[in-house]
Amino acid sequence: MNTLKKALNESAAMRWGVLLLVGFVLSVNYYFYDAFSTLKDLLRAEFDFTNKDYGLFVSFYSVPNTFLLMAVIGGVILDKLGIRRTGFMFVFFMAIGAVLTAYGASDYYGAGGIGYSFMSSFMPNYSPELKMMLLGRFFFGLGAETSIVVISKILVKWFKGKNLALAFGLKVGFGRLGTFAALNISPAVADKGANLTGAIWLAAILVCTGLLAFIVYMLLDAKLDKQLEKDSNETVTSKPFSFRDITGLLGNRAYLYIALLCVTFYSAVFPFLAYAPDFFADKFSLTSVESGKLTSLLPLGTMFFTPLFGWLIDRKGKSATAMIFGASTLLAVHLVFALTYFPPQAPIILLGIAFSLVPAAMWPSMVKLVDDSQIGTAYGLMYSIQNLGLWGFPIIAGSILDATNPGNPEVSDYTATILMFAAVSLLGLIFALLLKFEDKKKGFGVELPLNKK
Ligand SMILES: C[C@H](NC(=O)[C@@H](N)CCCCN)C(=O)O
Repeated sequence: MNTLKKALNESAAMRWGVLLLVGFVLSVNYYFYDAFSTLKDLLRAEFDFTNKDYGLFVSFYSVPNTFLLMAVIGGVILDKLGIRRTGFMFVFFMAIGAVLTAYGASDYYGAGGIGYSFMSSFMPNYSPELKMMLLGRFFFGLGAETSIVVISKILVKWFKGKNLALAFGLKVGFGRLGTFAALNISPAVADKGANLTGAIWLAAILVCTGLLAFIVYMLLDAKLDKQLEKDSNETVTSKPFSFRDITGLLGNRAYLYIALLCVTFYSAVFPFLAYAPDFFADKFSLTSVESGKLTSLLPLGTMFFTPLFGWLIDRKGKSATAMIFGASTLLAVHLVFALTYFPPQAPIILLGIAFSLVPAAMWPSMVKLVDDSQIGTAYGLMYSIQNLGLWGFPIIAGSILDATNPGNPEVSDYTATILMFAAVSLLGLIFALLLKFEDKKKGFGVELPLNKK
């Protein structure tokens, strides 16, 4: 390295500038993911979406990542091809998927535009609009998950040893900002259905601007590699991919426990959130606007709590303890929701703390468990495992809800459904405890401050 000239990642301004750029890419990703939850009723009115159609649309995000293992393949590709090529490819998939989804909902397509007659020619139980939107959601999910893996690797590249957990916390905060914006902007733009396609196109256009932001990042990444006087393969392993990379990760018990905590914890949060507005409305007799506002307190709180906890973990460590605390809080909150009529505001704030503690501690801890050259594969595998839960648990929750509320009444009893989420949280707590014991036994240093690695 040229010793007279500071490398770009040595400059704090550059590092935070990079975080802003990739944080924007993540915000638009989460915006598009969540933009449809407030449009559910309008999709039914405009395109005859049944609840099952809507559920299918939501879970199609996880199909490529779970059944085609795209997140893990994306992670492997990332470790082999590097950040720029892999990132561009997957953010591009994300943009294509978003545009295809919006196209499927457009008037032009509905009036027999390109692809309409083909989409009408098979599976007549599903509308051509739904099929085109599913195709879009598939590509969006395929690109979105791997692009989060790429962003994680970018943060490791720029921030390792320099406030990495704070950077990860802010990254998650950018994601939550996208969710919060989607919950508020999407219904306002849709204007009670008068401009439904406008709301979807806005979400798609935002994803396309995310692609532009990523291209700008690529220029900085190339410059950094040049300064480090290594070629573009700087962050790339030259070893050919072997399945042993995967089995090796799964054979590392600490990695396995963190991946199992990831799938159980997130399965008790994201799928719960898909039902939360309806649950609050039914249990506490709230209007849909009130229950929507109550639910959106969660991303709002986590936007601030996650970076704060990240900052603390950089300095004080205690990541495994933080994960245990977060998982126990999640369990307590679900038990309170299921078994009591305690006013929901306080538990939802506690849920915000749990939903900040675990992500703030879990994602950066990976640098303690695996080598940098395997970080993409490690995150990708974890995301594929996690997506199995994100795909399955909304369906399980809906089935329990149907079984315990025969006749589909207007007001549903959610007790059994929320107890199921409590049981999943309990599993998460067990894996968090196992992680701490394993770390103590093997001395990975998960409990040590990240800034001291
Ligand atoms: C960082 C973490 N993200 C994930 O776990 C993603 N695999 C799933 C995102 C699905 C909703 N956009 C998080 O958000 O805490």
